[in-house]
Amino acid sequence: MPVSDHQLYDAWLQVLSLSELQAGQTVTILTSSNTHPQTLAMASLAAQAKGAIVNRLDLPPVNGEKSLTRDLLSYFGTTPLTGNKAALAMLKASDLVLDLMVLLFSKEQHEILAGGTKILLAVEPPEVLVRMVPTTEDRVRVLKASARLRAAKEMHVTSKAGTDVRFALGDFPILEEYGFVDKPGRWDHWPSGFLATWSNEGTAQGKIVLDRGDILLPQKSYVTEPVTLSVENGYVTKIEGALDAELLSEYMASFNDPESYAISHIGWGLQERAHWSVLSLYDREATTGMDGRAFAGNFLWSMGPNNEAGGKRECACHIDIPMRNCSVALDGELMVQDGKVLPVGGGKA
Ligand SMILES: O=c1ccc(O)c[nH]1
Repeated sequence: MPVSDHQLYDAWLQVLSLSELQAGQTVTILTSSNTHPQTLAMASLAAQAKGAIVNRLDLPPVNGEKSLTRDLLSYFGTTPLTGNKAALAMLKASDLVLDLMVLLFSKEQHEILAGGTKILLAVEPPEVLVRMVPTTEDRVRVLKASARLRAAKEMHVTSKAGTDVRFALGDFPILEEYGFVDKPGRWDHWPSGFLATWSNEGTAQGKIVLDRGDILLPQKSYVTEPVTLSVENGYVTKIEGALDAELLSEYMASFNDPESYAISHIGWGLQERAHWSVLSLYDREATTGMDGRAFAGNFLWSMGPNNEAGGKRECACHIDIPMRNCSVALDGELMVQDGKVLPVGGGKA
């Protein structure tokens, strides 16, 4: 249900303070036809209250005629910034970009970050933003887990449903999502509260079995019968199961791109204020499914682009799959056991 302007304004003030926005700095609010009016209005008011110079850059949507879904986090490659020198110049000249449009997985995003500009993505509904307004505790929790992941050479994920998959680690950076941008050149997503990395190219091996209730994004569905995905040399080579498997397979095949099946980011959820069940309570198009990506104890893995991590793969198809009841071990040390987050350093596999 809705939140008041005052609640959302306060949440924006908190996020901008955590993002260390200084008076006199330049903020550009990036919008498109999907931007929520209350989010835009309160972001602008809060940034002005912080004494920033506030601009708005509104860009027309793209890819609508190519994508089979309206989900904002499903179809990548070109963005409204592609070839748009004037818009890129404005964003690169800004200290902070509030992305209410979605630039994720785009080379333009990297170009903007490279110059020290911060980018904060915020496209979930206002009540979800307020429910998961970021805190310094979120950052502490994510950074503590991130230090452990950074040191790891292998991630081994298992589940009673039959998942048994290994990923070699070390070639890619850690994706630390705690919901605010406290350093120059940082990107983050509000709401979040999870971490990930990318497996070394070509190393993912094994089997991932989606059990009843595991989530497919952008499908925004809970699988009802097991889906078995074979993983060989860094790619999903087979998708077996009933209707869920067929729907996922046909959607991915529509991109006609073998790179869509590459394993992308892998990690786990740490956000106690995110809930697995939320997706069942919203219309499919009402959210991008961040509760699913962030709920504490999930194993979140994905297929598709890895340019986010400096990789070469910019494919358009992006699938995120948060799973319940998995055990995630780093070099034999359990981080998550049967879907429950262990204190870092808390359990031997
Ligand atoms: O915040 C996000 C959202 C989607 C994704 O794939 C990664 N991080």
